[in-house]
Amino acid sequence: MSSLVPRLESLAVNVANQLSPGEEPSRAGATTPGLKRLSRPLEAINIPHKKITSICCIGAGYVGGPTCAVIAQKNPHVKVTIVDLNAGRIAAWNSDNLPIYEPGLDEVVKTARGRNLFFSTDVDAGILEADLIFVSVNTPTKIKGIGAGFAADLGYVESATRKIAQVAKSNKIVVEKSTVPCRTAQSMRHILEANAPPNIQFDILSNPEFLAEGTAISDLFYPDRVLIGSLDTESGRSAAASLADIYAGWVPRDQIITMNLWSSELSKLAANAILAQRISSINALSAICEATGADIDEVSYACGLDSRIGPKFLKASVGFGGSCFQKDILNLVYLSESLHLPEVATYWKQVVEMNEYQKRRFTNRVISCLFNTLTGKKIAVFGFAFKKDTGDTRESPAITLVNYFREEKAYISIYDPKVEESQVWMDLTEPGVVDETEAVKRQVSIAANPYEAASGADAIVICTEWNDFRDTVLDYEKIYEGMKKPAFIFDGRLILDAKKVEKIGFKVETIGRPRSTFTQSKDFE
Ligand SMILES: NC(=O)c1ccc[n+]([C@@H]2O[C@H](COP(=O)([O-])OP(=O)(O)OC[C@H]3O[C@@H](n4cnc5c(N)ncnc54)[C@H](O)[C@@H]3O)[C@@H](O)[C@H]2O)c1
Ligand SMILES: O=c1ccn([C@@H]2O[C@H](COP(=O)(O)OP(=O)(O)O[C@H]3O[C@H](CO)[C@@H](O)[C@H](O)[C@H]3O)[C@@H](O)[C@H]2O)c(=O)[nH]1
Repeated sequence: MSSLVPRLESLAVNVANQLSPGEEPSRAGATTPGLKRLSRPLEAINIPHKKITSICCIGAGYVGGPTCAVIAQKNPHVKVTIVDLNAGRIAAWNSDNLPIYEPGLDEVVKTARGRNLFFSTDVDAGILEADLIFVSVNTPTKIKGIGAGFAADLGYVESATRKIAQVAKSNKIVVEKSTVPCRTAQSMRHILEANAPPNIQFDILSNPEFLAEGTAISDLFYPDRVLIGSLDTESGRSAAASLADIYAGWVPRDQIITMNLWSSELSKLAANAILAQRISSINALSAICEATGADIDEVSYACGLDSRIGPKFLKASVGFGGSCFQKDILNLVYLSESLHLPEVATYWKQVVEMNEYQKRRFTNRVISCLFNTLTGKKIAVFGFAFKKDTGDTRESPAITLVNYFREEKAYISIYDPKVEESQVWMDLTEPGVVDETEAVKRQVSIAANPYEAASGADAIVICTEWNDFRDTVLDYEKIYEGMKKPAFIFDGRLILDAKKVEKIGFKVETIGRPRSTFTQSKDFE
């Protein structure tokens, strides 16, 4: 594995080449005050750089779409073209029914689309015209070959890079927006330099994206930081300054941080690993709470009041999901193993293993509370998205839970306010397995609303924390009337006032809290 990922020692060579304070910049152009380097955090640097007038974003997904729509909205004099090979997705971006659901996204797109924001399948034209190109394509976990199950599949990044090399006729700033392993920029450079005409200069930047789904627009409007990694060469710094100008359209300069490329690439994986680690830590503690009588919400609250810990990302759950956390940690595990750091790899791997354990543990609790069998029982699954305020189901814990329930021969009725029915069938079937959808449909149905999902059910399992499922919004008395008795609710997201719902008659089981007195009785042992 060691040959696949360059050794850390070689990073030092690239880090060593720092700009000296009085160094004369060589390219004429605008100047950018306030660019920060970590090594000299308070130093303002004036760097001549090109003013960007045309941007192309390759990849119109959850990141490329919202990010470049906001860039266009905030920089009305810059033409932004978002391109994708997926014609259906581009058509949706050009319609009133955008391909992704994000609060606030419609308004941003409506302001800029047709003015300076364009969505197109013409990748070549987008590349030709742009001064700066974001590569915002998917980087899923490899499913085959060396590193399968851990390493990132960089095939999409490579093909986008090759396309840039093939089409470009003028100098380009190429920006890694996708989350990539450390030193991917170097591979991109090799591909560009080997395939493009020698008179074209490419500057490669790392500009990882930190938006979270469901809050993408507010995360983009008010980012904690914008990170720009560049080579510490004159042209690298100049390219970073050009990109910084774009963000300075709305982000305060002191929140635009520049650093070396490899630190920037690694910071993205590191941030996700640390966030996921907090969730796995609190979920591990939730198991102790259930066994002791402690309450995980109270433990989180007490810990979060410590200003060194802080309150965010300490909400116990049925497990974290989403397209990023697991993928990026596995990527970090692979990187660590490749660098001959097995202890480091094991440490991060445990974060993912704890997440799997949490989903299995919650399922076991459902089975045990439902008298040790789910055979023929109806389970209403509230929420299929991996978190609230998104229709995205990638790595959603609900998928794992539904599959476990199916193995136990339960009937499952799913309701989610934003997930498309076709997406549910895709998530519950293996690609290419003939007739599998029919088999799934014999056990799983999609409900039009939560009342329909719970009608005749033995239990409700809350998998996503949609506000729609709160006891202040839903009529749980009406739901209770329609269910089999005893009627159970398994709150995997700590969103219900358990006492209030218990008064209706429900048997409530909450993650991170001990079992209810009902299921603690001897009959359940
Ligand atoms: N989803 C998030 O919240 C999030 C946040 C931060 C970072 N990221 C990272 O951003 C990257 C993109 O994630 P996403 O969720 O937007 O993925 P996505 O799958 O939603 O979108 C990627 C898009 O790229 C297109 N594409 C792939 N190869 C292409 C090519 N050669 N030419 C043109 N289009 C091409 C695909 O058709 C797809 O529409 C990933 O590396 C991810 O880890 C994601
Ligand atoms: O206290 C918490 C916080 C989150 N979650 C779960 O963790 C998962 C991920 O949530 P979140 O991080 O809010 O959403 P993502 O869209 O996956 O965003 C993460 O992944 C993105 C992709 O890399 C990064 O850009 C973001 O900074 C990072 O937060 C979801 O299933 C959440 O329900 C919990 O269980 N408990």
